[in-house]
Amino acid sequence: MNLLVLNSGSSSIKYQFFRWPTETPACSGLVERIGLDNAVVTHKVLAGEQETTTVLSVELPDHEAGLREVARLLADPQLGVLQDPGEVEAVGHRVVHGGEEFAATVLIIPAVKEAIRQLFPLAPLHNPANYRGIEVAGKTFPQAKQIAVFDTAFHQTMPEQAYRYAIPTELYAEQGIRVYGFHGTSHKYVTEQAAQYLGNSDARLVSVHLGNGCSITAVRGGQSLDTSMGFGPLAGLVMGTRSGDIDPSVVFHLISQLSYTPEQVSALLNKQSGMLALTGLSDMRDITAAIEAGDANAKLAYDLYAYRIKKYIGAYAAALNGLDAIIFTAGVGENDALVRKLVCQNMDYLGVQLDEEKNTQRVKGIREISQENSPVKVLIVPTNEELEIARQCVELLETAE
Ligand SMILES: Nc1ncnc2c1ncn2[C@@H]1O[C@H](COP(=O)(O)OP(=O)(O)O)[C@@H](O)[C@H]1O
Ligand SMILES: CC(=O)OP(=O)(O)O
Ligand SMILES: [Mg+2]
Repeated sequence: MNLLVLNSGSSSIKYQFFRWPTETPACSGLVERIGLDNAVVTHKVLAGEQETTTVLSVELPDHEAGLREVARLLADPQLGVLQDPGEVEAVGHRVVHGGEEFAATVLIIPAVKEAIRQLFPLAPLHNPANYRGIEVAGKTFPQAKQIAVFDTAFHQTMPEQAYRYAIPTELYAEQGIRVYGFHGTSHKYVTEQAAQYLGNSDARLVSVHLGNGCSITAVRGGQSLDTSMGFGPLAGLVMGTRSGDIDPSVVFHLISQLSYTPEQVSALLNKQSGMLALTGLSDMRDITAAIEAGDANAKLAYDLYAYRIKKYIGAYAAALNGLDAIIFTAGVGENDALVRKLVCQNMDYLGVQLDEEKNTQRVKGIREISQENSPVKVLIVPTNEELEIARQCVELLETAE
């Protein structure tokens, strides 16, 4: 089966094209820095053992433009893998918010699209891009089945004490106001990889996903037990442009004393906060460069970012009654040695002993960056949301047959 997977994150689009059952994609790519001055597209094609990588710099003001560029590249006579768009049989979409309605992967029918649209206000940086992705794919590959894989699905195993808010019950029962949690596809994939690597399916794991959006999840026995994002993907850790945890009193103050509208508060906390607010930059590579240039704000921002992660690790170690491993993943988690060092330092009370040298080595695949005898292992596990989405799409199509 020819299967295309589209993963729209808040700052990027990742895509993989599979000739299933081969799990190594025939073509894959990454569109980064969408909406910043120049987007970068890294497009890879695998022919036999030979991989060709093309890097393009294109102006891409938004996700829709990015998705059109991906569709163009896939069918490009020189750089593409499709003779004809009709070859794509299924398109798997990452959809960030599935709300109360979706606890599992589903075939996209008009009612599913509408439900995804209804959730725009709760995931304003994601569901609109996911929806556009479904529209662009529908037009480009009209004969393909379209499937939605939700970030929220993996967290459906959380116990009620973790997913309920202490607010009147009818707001939960009638309005679905509860913790949903996000990045579920990534947390599922990396914790499965880690459990396999450790040879312990019951390991107490804390998965730290640091991309443009960031979240942290406590996992044991393949089940999500608690997670830092909540009703929408705004709570918890400090992110590229999102504040993470903030006292709701700040929201009342902004509205009642400073005349913000609710839309302005949403834009402030989702798009103008986080690392961007503290440094003027949202891409961690740019912020690292600013630290190297002696920028004190950039240093403070890194400290604040890492301190928040450290606090959550402490909380989840308590929730899990101890830790077997901490997993770093996604763009920042996999690549940024300074963040990992700041998070792991002064955690010997928990049994976390980072090996500073291993931490800075660049090696592909899963790697262990803790000291040999560290009671808690620290792992870098590259995430692969696209492969996990592909597997779930194939499972759905096979059971539907
Ligand atoms: N080599 C690197 N060093 C530090 N940060 C990196 C590196 N590569 C990517 N990143 C950071 O990863 C983030 C994007 O991660 P990603 O998981 O692709 O995000 P998303 O899916 O949320 O769009 C950006 O902040 C980027 O700066
Ligand atoms: C849910 C979320 O924040 O996703 P991303 O990190 O891909 O933006
Ligand atoms: Mg992402």
